[in-house]
Order: sequence, then C-alpha cells, then structure tokens
Amino acid sequence: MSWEHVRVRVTVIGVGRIGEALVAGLCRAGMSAESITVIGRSVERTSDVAHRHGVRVADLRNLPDECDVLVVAVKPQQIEEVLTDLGSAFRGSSLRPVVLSVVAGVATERIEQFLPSPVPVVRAMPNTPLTMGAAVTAIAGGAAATEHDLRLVESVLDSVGEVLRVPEDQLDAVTAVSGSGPAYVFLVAEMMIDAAMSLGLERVTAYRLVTGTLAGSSAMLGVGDVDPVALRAAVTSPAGTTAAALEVFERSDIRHTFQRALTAARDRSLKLSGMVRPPLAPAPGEQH
Ligand SMILES: NC(=O)C1=CN([C@@H]2O[C@H](COP(=O)(O)OP(=O)(O)OC[C@H]3O[C@@H](n4cnc5c(N)ncnc54)[C@H](O)[C@@H]3O)[C@@H](O)[C@H]2O)C=CC1
Ligand SMILES: O=C(O)[C@@H]1CCC=N1
Repeated sequence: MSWEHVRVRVTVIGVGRIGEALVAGLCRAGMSAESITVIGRSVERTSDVAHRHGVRVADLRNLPDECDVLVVAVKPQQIEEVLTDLGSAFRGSSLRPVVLSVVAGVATERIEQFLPSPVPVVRAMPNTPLTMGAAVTAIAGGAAATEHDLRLVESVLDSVGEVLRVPEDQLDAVTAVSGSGPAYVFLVAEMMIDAAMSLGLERVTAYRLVTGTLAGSSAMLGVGDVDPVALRAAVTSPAGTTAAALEVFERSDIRHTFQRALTAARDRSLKLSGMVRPPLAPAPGEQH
C-alpha cells in the first residue's frame, strides 16, 4: 500500500511496545504523520513517542475529530478502563471508526459490549517486526465488522507487513505462534551467542555470526513457498557437523519442548480473556 494518494486516519490508544512499533511502521511505510494520533496514559511517554515520530497527541476525553481506525494497544488488564472511557466518548460524538484491538485474549464480543452498537470491532494479532514493516498479522472481524471494515484494516496492516484472516477462535493459537514468536527467535539468538562464546569466540564475533546467520536464514524463509525441512536438509551433510548438532537437539526432546511452550502461550491467551470483567452497563431489565 502506498500512502501517497490515500488518507486513512489512525489513532493508537496505548503507545507501549506494540503501539509504538505500529506508529513507527506506519511512518516508515510513508503514512503522513498528520494522519496518526497517539493517546497514552503517561504524558511524558506519550509526548516522547509523538516527538520521536512527529505524530499528534489526543486523549480519551478529547478524541480527534477524524479517525478511521482506532487501535487499542493496552494490556489485557487495562482494556476495561479504556473501553469504558471509549464507550462514553463514542456516546457523546458521531465518531464511528473501526476499533482495532491488538490486545491478546480479549474477544471482539467482549469489546463490543462496552461500545454503542453498531461499532465495528476487528481483533488483530501483530508482532513487533511491525517496526521494520515486516510483521505478520492475523485478523478476525467482530459481529458488526463489514467486508469494507476488514479491507480498511487490511490496508493499514498491509503497509507494515503481511496480513491474513483467520476465524476468531484461532487467534489465541496465532498469539502463541506469531505474536510471541519473535521472542522465541531472540531467545535462540541469545543462546547461540552464549554457546559461541563458550567455544572461545569473542562476544562481538559471536554476535555478528549469530545475528547474520539468523537474518540470512530468515531471508531464505521469506522467499515465498519454501520448505524449512528442505532448507535444513541442504545444510546437513551426512555424518557432518550439522548432523552432530541436530542429534543433540532431537535427543533433548526439543520438539516436545516447543509443543509445550506454544501450548502454554495459547492457554495463557485463553486465560487472559477472563481478566476482563463483565461490562459496567446493566443488562436489559437489570436494576442499577
Ligand atoms: N509486545 C508485543 O510483542 C505484542 C503485544 N500485543 C498486545 O498489545 C498490547 C500491549 O502490549 P505492549 O505494547 O507489549 O504493552 P506495554 O505495557 O508496553 O504498553 C501498553 C501501553 O498502554 C498504556 N496505557 C495503559 N492504560 C492506558 C489508558 N487508560 N489510556 C491510554 N494508554 C494506556 C500504558 O501506559 C503503556 O504505554 C497487549 O494487550 C498485548 O497483548 C500484541 C502483539 C504483540
Ligand atoms: O506476551 C504477550 O502477552 C504479548 C502478546 C503477544 C506478544 N506479546
């Protein structure tokens, strides 16, 4: 997506790690800084982010007049407070952007309960390579989200990486795979650097060898439809050095460890949804 001739106004509520990564990625993709507004809790942090990227600042009681996509990027434990304020702000204005939540574990249905109907809600799970325009993001629309809303969201996320649609009940698994995934890769980098140093390499040499290897290998994986098993086989000479290392990995039950780790991440995402209490508004017929 080229932002040269298209104007989509994006507001990001919560400019922590993923919120700022999105702002950085959008600016890098050529979206005009004037189209981006940030809303944060800490005045200092928010103005730092705004200053770094040249974007605008607003607050929840004073939403920008124009906004097409309103991104919610706060922690699951913080979303209830934000949605309660957002619900009040929407009730007092005619603003009806698509609400795009990147919050792990919180269902669109839950989010919709805080907002006046029918606000379109889309849930997304991006990852931090957003910053480099190299994210992979899965999205799922809520009950009021139309094809047009999904395309609008896709146009924004497309400019900072790859986007795919999944059924919403798969988003917890997606979180375990690609949302948290960069951390697994960085852990591998950390462990390889430590192991390289234990073999006598200087830290700076170990760092360059490991980061270069991971970046080069990731670039090979990024070339369309490649098979990681075939790529691995091409490095593994019979009875050679790679085979010696891979035997150690297999004996340590690394596949099962990955299975358990991703299951734990998926289960945590499922559990996080329970952290949002029911909405404050009473159900129809209920007493105040
Ligand atoms: N960090 C990551 O790699 C990813 C995170 N996510 C999701 O993104 C969300 C944010 O995660 P992080 O950026 O890592 O957390 P973070 O803690 O770095 O950022 C959250 C930000 O929200 C702000 N905030 C809290 N309450 C607020 C309020 N009432 N109004 C405005 N701002 C408020 C905080 O001050 C903080 O700057 C989480 O729900 C997480 O599940 C999703 C994909 C990847
Ligand atoms: O660790 C977390 O809960 C968030 C969601 C995916 C990546 N970071």
